[in-house]
Amino acid sequence: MSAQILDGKATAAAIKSELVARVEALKAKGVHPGLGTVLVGDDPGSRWYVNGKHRDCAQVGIASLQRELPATATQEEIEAVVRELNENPECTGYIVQLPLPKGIDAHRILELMDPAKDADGLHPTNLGRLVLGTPGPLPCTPYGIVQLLRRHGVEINGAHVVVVGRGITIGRPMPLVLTRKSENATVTQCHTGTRDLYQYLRQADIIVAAAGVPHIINPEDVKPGAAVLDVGVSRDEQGKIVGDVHPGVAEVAGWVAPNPGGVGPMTRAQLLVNVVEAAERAAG
Ligand SMILES: Nc1nc2c(c(=O)[nH]1)N[C@@H](CN(C=O)c1ccc(C(=O)N[C@@H](CCC(=O)O)C(=O)O)cc1)CN2
Repeated sequence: MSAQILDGKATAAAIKSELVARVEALKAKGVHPGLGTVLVGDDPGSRWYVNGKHRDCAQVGIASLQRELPATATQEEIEAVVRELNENPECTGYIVQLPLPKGIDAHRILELMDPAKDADGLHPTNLGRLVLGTPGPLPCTPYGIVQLLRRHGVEINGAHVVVVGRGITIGRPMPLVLTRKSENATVTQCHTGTRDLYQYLRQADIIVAAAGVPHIINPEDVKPGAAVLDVGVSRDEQGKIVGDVHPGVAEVAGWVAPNPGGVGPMTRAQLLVNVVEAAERAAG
């Protein structure tokens, strides 16, 4: 058996082309969406992600506002940039690229953001809305995963999903998204404190692997026909991505989201969706 590929690149391209018309409709009403990014430090990965976000904006007609600070920036300097974007009318949504340098209180920065401009869906108010089931931006990677599954016909309703990891951008919010009435999955969240991870993995209809541990998931851990989404990013000596999922899993699984080329491009596409939806909400 060879798994079907959950092709994030092609799916993200489809989402982006759908957004072009929505951006044009906003502009016709005099609303000009603009995405701001705050990049602190010189991590090449973070810079690559941020540049990619601005390339995506250009493709769909969203304006870009780039803010960069050195790795030595203080908490106060970063907070000043956040305040400026909160006030800037050209910025309809923005993100602070994570992780922030050591010593910076990322939670304080996130809390300072205007929740109406939070394009990542990571402001405590928006996470609270997610818990309550009221409208707001959804965290980009978790909702990108839902879209990737839906658009490939993978049944989420009633599925048992095992999420591995509890980080702020994926592991924590993923179960909140999947257990909404509209997704209706049953979720087991596993993490470094889980005893016998493998007994849970073998029961899963869908696995979301966001542990950041190279090849922690192997073919014998996966139920035949399951969907396996690899979101873990580790790097080998050459700087090449090594995911959480061993390539041999494709022989057992029904669907596989490769890494790279699976969930990453969906994260970027969902960010654009959030920017457009926030501008649509603001336009009434
Ligand atoms: N403020 C945020 N910070 C971070 C987030 C986030 O959603 N919001 N997620 C990640 C980084 N990230 C987006 O910011 C991101 C990660 C990966 C990709 C992507 O397209 N990856 C490619 C491979 C790229 C490579 O070769 O290095 C892929 O999977 O095909 C996009 C965005 C942490 N920080």
